[in-house]
Amino acid sequence: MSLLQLPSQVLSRGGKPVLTLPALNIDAGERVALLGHSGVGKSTLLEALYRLQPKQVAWCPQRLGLVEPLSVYHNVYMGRLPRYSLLYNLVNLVRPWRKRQQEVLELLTPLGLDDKLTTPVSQLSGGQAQRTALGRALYQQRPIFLGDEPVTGIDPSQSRRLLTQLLQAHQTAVVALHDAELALACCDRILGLKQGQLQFDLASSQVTPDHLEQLYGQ
Ligand SMILES: Nc1ncnc2c1ncn2[C@@H]1O[C@H](COP(=O)(O)OP(=O)(O)OP(=O)(O)O)[C@@H](O)[C@H]1O
Repeated sequence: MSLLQLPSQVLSRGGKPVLTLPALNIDAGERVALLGHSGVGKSTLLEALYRLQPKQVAWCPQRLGLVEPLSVYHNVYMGRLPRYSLLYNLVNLVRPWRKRQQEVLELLTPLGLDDKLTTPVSQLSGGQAQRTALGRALYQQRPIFLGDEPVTGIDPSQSRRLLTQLLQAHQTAVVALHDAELALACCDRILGLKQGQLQFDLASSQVTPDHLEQLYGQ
């Protein structure tokens, strides 16, 4: 079943054409990786997919959008702001609800952030801030995960485990990745972008070293 249907089009950024794409369908249950050089348009494509179904998407952009003076707890809680009333959210800002704090704490434990619940994001390392943003996306409990380099900046020994956890927590996922090996290990479909075009759209099992060399070569 097709979940995200992007018609054939030219995607632009800042008024300039970036990517010329054929029609793209993302089916329910797929784990898709976007690969290609920096600046090729991976974020632009992710944003176009996000606009199709914003309410179904746990969105993890490259610029994390965390509120630095607020705690890790409050930043993760923000994933569910639209679910609760304004009053409930305001009370939570001053005196966090115990039930919500417990939920967030359970979610932070596998992310290695359980001791940072009350720490302001401004006092976190880059990798810890990245994992806070992943926690916020997971807390949304939405069926589609769209992540822009969601594990970049995270210790390589943890990045594969965290990406796997993210993919398992969502029915369908599209992630922009810089690490082709990680993409092939964790995703079942790879979209290779080069010079403003979709160079290939293949099952991971069909991607060869030649495909990757052509994608990343000059
Ligand atoms: N706000 C903007 N205004 C104008 N051009 C932009 C803007 N943001 C990005 N671009 C340009 O659009 C193109 C595609 O950018 P995009 O961020 O989608 O690439 P990307 O593949 O995600 O890059 P990276 O891997 O570095 O994150 C790039 O050439 C970039 O310079």
